[in-house]
Amino acid sequence: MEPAVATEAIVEARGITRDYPSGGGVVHALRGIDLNIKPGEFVALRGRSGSGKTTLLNILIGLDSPTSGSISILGKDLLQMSETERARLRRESIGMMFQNAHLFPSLTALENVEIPLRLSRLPSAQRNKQAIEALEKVGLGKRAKHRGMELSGGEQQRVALARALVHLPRFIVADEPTGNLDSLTGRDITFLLRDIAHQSNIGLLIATHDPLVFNTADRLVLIQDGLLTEGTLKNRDDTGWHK
Ligand SMILES: Nc1ncnc2c1ncn2[C@@H]1O[C@H](COP(=O)(O)OP(=O)(O)OP(=O)(O)O)[C@@H](O)[C@H]1O
Repeated sequence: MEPAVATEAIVEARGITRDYPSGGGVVHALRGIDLNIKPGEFVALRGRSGSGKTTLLNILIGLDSPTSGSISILGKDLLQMSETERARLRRESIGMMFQNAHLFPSLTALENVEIPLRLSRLPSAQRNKQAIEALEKVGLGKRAKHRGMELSGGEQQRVALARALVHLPRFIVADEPTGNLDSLTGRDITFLLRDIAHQSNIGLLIATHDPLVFNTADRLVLIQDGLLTEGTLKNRDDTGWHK
Protein backbone atom coordinates (compact mmCIF):
# COMPACT_ATOMS: atom_id res chain seq x y z
CA MET A 1 0.00 0.00 0.00
CA GLU A 2 1.23 3.50 -0.84
CA PRO A 3 1.99 5.82 2.08
CA ALA A 4 -0.59 8.56 2.70
CA VAL A 5 1.37 11.55 1.42
CA ALA A 6 -0.51 14.82 1.05
CA THR A 7 -0.22 15.86 -2.57
CA GLU A 8 1.19 19.34 -3.21
CA ALA A 9 -0.81 20.22 -6.27
CA ILE A 10 -4.53 20.95 -6.44
CA VAL A 11 -4.48 20.03 -10.12
CA GLU A 12 -1.90 18.15 -12.17
CA ALA A 13 -2.82 17.77 -15.83
CA ARG A 14 -0.52 16.01 -18.29
CA GLY A 15 -0.71 15.70 -22.05
CA ILE A 16 -4.35 16.73 -22.32
CA THR A 17 -5.78 16.54 -25.82
CA ARG A 18 -9.37 17.05 -26.95
CA ASP A 19 -10.58 16.39 -30.47
CA TYR A 20 -14.06 17.31 -31.61
CA PRO A 21 -15.62 15.80 -34.72
CA SER A 22 -16.62 18.66 -36.99
CA GLY A 23 -18.16 18.68 -40.46
CA GLY A 24 -16.68 15.30 -41.40
CA GLY A 25 -13.23 16.36 -40.08
CA VAL A 26 -11.71 16.83 -36.63
CA VAL A 27 -10.99 19.99 -34.60
CA HIS A 28 -7.92 19.54 -32.38
CA ALA A 29 -9.12 21.92 -29.64
CA LEU A 30 -6.36 20.89 -27.17
CA ARG A 31 -3.12 19.38 -28.43
CA GLY A 32 -1.11 18.32 -25.36
CA ILE A 33 -1.60 20.54 -22.32
CA ASP A 34 0.42 20.26 -19.10
CA LEU A 35 -0.76 22.38 -16.17
CA ASN A 36 -0.12 22.33 -12.42
CA ILE A 37 -1.94 24.55 -9.91
CA LYS A 38 -0.77 24.70 -6.30
CA PRO A 39 -2.83 25.51 -3.21
CA GLY A 40 -3.24 29.28 -2.90
CA GLU A 41 -2.01 29.88 -6.44
CA PHE A 42 -3.89 32.18 -8.81
CA VAL A 43 -3.33 31.19 -12.44
CA ALA A 44 -4.76 33.24 -15.31
CA LEU A 45 -5.42 31.53 -18.63
CA ARG A 46 -5.29 33.89 -21.59
CA GLY A 47 -6.14 33.09 -25.17
CA ARG A 48 -8.08 34.30 -28.16
CA SER A 49 -11.64 33.32 -28.79
CA GLY A 50 -11.68 29.69 -29.90
CA SER A 51 -8.23 28.91 -28.49
CA GLY A 52 -9.58 26.21 -26.15
CA LYS A 53 -10.01 27.96 -22.77
CA THR A 54 -13.52 26.75 -22.01
CA THR A 55 -12.72 23.27 -23.28
CA LEU A 56 -9.76 23.08 -20.88
CA LEU A 57 -11.73 24.39 -17.88
CA ASN A 58 -14.55 21.93 -18.50
CA ILE A 59 -12.08 19.05 -18.70
CA LEU A 60 -10.25 20.06 -15.51
CA ILE A 61 -13.48 19.94 -13.50
CA GLY A 62 -14.75 16.74 -15.05
CA LEU A 63 -17.62 18.25 -17.08
CA ASP A 64 -15.99 16.95 -20.27
CA SER A 65 -13.43 14.19 -20.89
CA PRO A 66 -10.16 14.59 -22.75
CA THR A 67 -9.35 12.48 -25.79
CA SER A 68 -6.07 11.57 -24.07
CA GLY A 69 -3.95 12.62 -21.09
CA SER A 70 -4.16 12.37 -17.32
CA ILE A 71 -5.60 14.62 -14.61
CA SER A 72 -5.11 14.40 -10.90
CA ILE A 73 -7.29 16.61 -8.70
CA LEU A 74 -6.57 16.75 -4.98
CA GLY A 75 -4.51 13.59 -5.41
CA LYS A 76 -7.33 11.66 -7.12
CA ASP A 77 -7.36 10.41 -10.70
CA LEU A 78 -10.24 12.36 -12.25
CA LEU A 79 -10.48 10.16 -15.31
CA GLN A 80 -10.98 7.00 -13.25
CA MET A 81 -13.98 8.48 -11.44
CA SER A 82 -17.59 7.68 -12.30
CA GLU A 83 -19.99 10.48 -13.28
CA THR A 84 -21.44 10.37 -9.75
CA GLU A 85 -18.00 10.65 -8.16
CA ARG A 86 -17.11 13.62 -10.36
CA ALA A 87 -20.38 15.35 -9.48
CA ARG A 88 -19.60 14.78 -5.82
CA LEU A 89 -16.07 16.17 -6.25
CA ARG A 90 -17.53 19.33 -7.80
CA ARG A 91 -20.17 19.61 -5.08
CA GLU A 92 -17.65 19.22 -2.26
CA SER A 93 -14.35 20.64 -3.51
CA ILE A 94 -14.78 22.84 -6.60
CA GLY A 95 -16.32 26.29 -6.97
CA MET A 96 -17.38 27.66 -10.35
CA MET A 97 -17.99 31.15 -11.68
CA PHE A 98 -19.02 32.35 -15.13
CA GLN A 99 -19.39 35.58 -17.08
CA ASN A 100 -23.01 35.83 -15.93
CA ALA A 101 -23.92 35.42 -12.29
CA HIS A 102 -26.86 33.12 -13.14
CA LEU A 103 -28.78 34.05 -9.99
CA PHE A 104 -32.44 33.25 -9.47
CA PRO A 105 -33.80 36.81 -9.67
CA SER A 106 -36.70 36.31 -7.29
CA LEU A 107 -34.66 34.53 -4.61
CA THR A 108 -32.69 36.51 -2.03
CA ALA A 109 -28.90 36.68 -2.10
CA LEU A 110 -28.87 34.30 0.87
CA GLU A 111 -31.18 31.78 -0.83
CA ASN A 112 -29.07 31.90 -4.00
CA VAL A 113 -25.88 31.23 -2.03
CA GLU A 114 -27.49 28.35 -0.14
CA ILE A 115 -28.43 26.48 -3.32
CA PRO A 116 -25.28 24.31 -3.61
CA LEU A 117 -25.74 23.23 0.01
CA ARG A 118 -29.30 22.03 -0.59
CA LEU A 119 -27.81 18.94 -2.23
CA SER A 120 -25.84 18.19 0.93
CA ARG A 121 -27.34 16.75 4.07
CA LEU A 122 -26.51 19.74 6.20
CA PRO A 123 -29.25 20.89 8.57
CA SER A 124 -30.88 24.14 7.46
CA ALA A 125 -29.41 26.19 10.35
CA GLN A 126 -25.90 25.12 9.29
CA ARG A 127 -26.64 25.91 5.64
CA ASN A 128 -27.85 29.33 6.66
CA LYS A 129 -24.75 29.97 8.76
CA GLN A 130 -22.36 28.96 5.96
CA ALA A 131 -24.26 31.09 3.41
CA ILE A 132 -24.11 34.16 5.68
CA GLU A 133 -20.38 33.60 6.24
CA ALA A 134 -19.81 33.33 2.46
CA LEU A 135 -21.76 36.57 1.86
CA GLU A 136 -19.71 38.29 4.56
CA LYS A 137 -16.47 37.13 2.89
CA VAL A 138 -17.51 38.96 -0.29
CA GLY A 139 -18.67 42.06 1.60
CA LEU A 140 -22.40 41.49 1.12
CA GLY A 141 -23.48 40.50 4.62
CA LYS A 142 -25.89 43.44 4.67
CA ARG A 143 -27.48 42.51 1.33
CA ALA A 144 -28.43 38.96 2.35
CA LYS A 145 -32.18 39.64 2.18
CA HIS A 146 -32.10 41.52 -1.13
CA ARG A 147 -33.48 39.64 -4.09
CA GLY A 148 -31.22 38.89 -7.06
CA MET A 149 -33.11 41.35 -9.27
CA GLU A 150 -32.48 44.17 -6.75
CA LEU A 151 -28.69 43.87 -6.92
CA SER A 152 -26.24 45.64 -9.25
CA GLY A 153 -24.20 43.61 -11.76
CA GLY A 154 -21.15 43.75 -9.49
CA GLU A 155 -23.19 42.71 -6.44
CA GLN A 156 -24.70 39.84 -8.41
CA GLN A 157 -21.22 38.65 -9.33
CA ARG A 158 -20.21 38.86 -5.66
CA VAL A 159 -23.20 36.69 -4.79
CA ALA A 160 -22.04 34.25 -7.48
CA LEU A 161 -18.62 34.24 -5.80
CA ALA A 162 -20.21 33.61 -2.39
CA ARG A 163 -22.17 30.72 -3.97
CA ALA A 164 -18.87 29.34 -5.35
CA LEU A 165 -17.30 29.59 -1.88
CA VAL A 166 -20.13 28.39 0.34
CA HIS A 167 -19.02 24.74 0.49
CA LEU A 168 -15.38 25.77 1.20
CA PRO A 169 -13.87 24.53 -2.08
CA ARG A 170 -10.17 23.77 -2.65
CA PHE A 171 -10.25 24.76 -6.33
CA ILE A 172 -12.11 27.61 -8.04
CA VAL A 173 -12.53 27.80 -11.79
CA ALA A 174 -13.87 30.98 -13.35
CA ASP A 175 -14.64 31.57 -17.03
CA GLU A 176 -14.47 35.32 -17.82
CA PRO A 177 -15.86 36.38 -14.41
CA THR A 178 -15.25 40.08 -15.17
CA GLY A 179 -16.48 39.93 -18.78
CA ASN A 180 -19.74 41.78 -18.09
CA LEU A 181 -18.47 44.23 -15.47
CA ASP A 182 -17.16 47.77 -15.74
CA SER A 183 -13.44 48.04 -15.07
CA LEU A 184 -13.69 49.22 -11.43
CA THR A 185 -16.15 46.50 -10.48
CA GLY A 186 -14.07 43.96 -12.40
CA ARG A 187 -11.06 45.05 -10.41
CA ASP A 188 -12.95 44.58 -7.11
CA ILE A 189 -14.02 41.06 -8.06
CA THR A 190 -10.52 40.15 -9.28
CA PHE A 191 -8.85 41.37 -6.08
CA LEU A 192 -11.47 39.62 -3.98
CA LEU A 193 -10.89 36.33 -5.82
CA ARG A 194 -7.12 36.71 -5.49
CA ASP A 195 -7.28 37.55 -1.76
CA ILE A 196 -9.66 34.70 -0.97
CA ALA A 197 -7.48 32.23 -2.91
CA HIS A 198 -4.36 33.38 -1.06
CA GLN A 199 -5.98 33.49 2.39
CA SER A 200 -7.84 30.19 2.12
CA ASN A 201 -5.17 28.29 0.16
CA ILE A 202 -7.53 27.72 -2.76
CA GLY A 203 -6.20 26.99 -6.25
CA LEU A 204 -7.72 29.57 -8.61
CA LEU A 205 -7.86 29.31 -12.40
CA ILE A 206 -9.43 32.16 -14.36
CA ALA A 207 -9.89 32.13 -18.14
CA THR A 208 -9.92 35.71 -19.31
CA HIS A 209 -9.36 38.36 -21.94
CA ASP A 210 -9.14 41.01 -19.21
CA PRO A 211 -5.61 42.50 -18.80
CA LEU A 212 -6.40 43.44 -15.22
CA VAL A 213 -7.02 39.78 -14.36
CA PHE A 214 -3.86 38.47 -15.95
CA ASN A 215 -1.77 41.26 -14.46
CA THR A 216 -3.12 40.43 -11.00
CA ALA A 217 -2.49 36.68 -11.23
CA ASP A 218 0.47 34.87 -9.68
CA ARG A 219 1.08 33.13 -12.98
CA LEU A 220 -0.10 33.67 -16.52
CA VAL A 221 -0.44 30.86 -19.02
CA LEU A 222 -1.19 31.49 -22.67
CA ILE A 223 -3.19 29.14 -24.81
CA GLN A 224 -2.74 29.25 -28.53
CA ASP A 225 -3.82 26.65 -31.05
CA GLY A 226 -4.54 24.22 -28.23
CA LEU A 227 -1.06 24.50 -26.66
CA LEU A 228 0.03 26.27 -23.46
CA THR A 229 3.03 28.50 -22.87
CA GLU A 230 4.00 30.46 -19.78
CA GLY A 231 3.27 34.18 -20.14
CA THR A 232 5.23 37.12 -18.81
CA LEU A 233 3.56 39.23 -16.17
CA LYS A 234 3.92 42.97 -16.38
CA ASN A 235 5.72 44.84 -13.63
CA ARG A 236 3.38 45.46 -10.75
CA ASP A 237 2.66 48.93 -9.47
CA ASP A 238 2.45 49.82 -5.79
CA THR A 239 -1.33 50.19 -5.57
CA GLY A 240 -1.94 46.78 -4.13
CA TRP A 241 -1.65 44.82 -7.33
CA HIS A 242 -0.35 41.35 -6.85
CA LYS A 243 1.10 40.56 -3.41
N1 LIG B 1 -18.84 20.73 -28.82
C1 LIG B 1 -17.99 21.11 -29.77
N2 LIG B 1 -18.01 20.56 -31.00
C2 LIG B 1 -17.15 20.91 -31.97
N3 LIG B 1 -16.17 21.84 -31.80
C3 LIG B 1 -16.10 22.43 -30.60
C4 LIG B 1 -17.00 22.12 -29.52
N4 LIG B 1 -16.67 22.90 -28.43
C5 LIG B 1 -15.64 23.66 -28.83
N5 LIG B 1 -15.28 23.38 -30.11
C6 LIG B 1 -14.18 23.99 -30.86
O1 LIG B 1 -12.99 23.88 -30.08
C7 LIG B 1 -12.21 25.07 -30.16
C8 LIG B 1 -12.02 25.65 -28.75
O2 LIG B 1 -13.28 26.16 -28.25
P1 LIG B 1 -13.42 26.83 -26.79
O3 LIG B 1 -14.88 27.11 -26.60
O4 LIG B 1 -12.76 25.97 -25.80
O5 LIG B 1 -12.62 28.19 -26.98
P2 LIG B 1 -12.49 29.45 -26.01
O6 LIG B 1 -11.03 29.80 -25.97
O7 LIG B 1 -13.15 29.17 -24.71
O8 LIG B 1 -13.30 30.57 -26.80
P3 LIG B 1 -14.11 31.87 -26.24
O9 LIG B 1 -13.09 32.80 -25.64
O10 LIG B 1 -14.75 32.40 -27.48
O11 LIG B 1 -15.11 31.35 -25.25
C9 LIG B 1 -12.95 26.00 -31.11
O12 LIG B 1 -12.41 25.81 -32.39
C10 LIG B 1 -14.38 25.49 -31.07
O13 LIG B 1 -15.05 25.77 -32.26
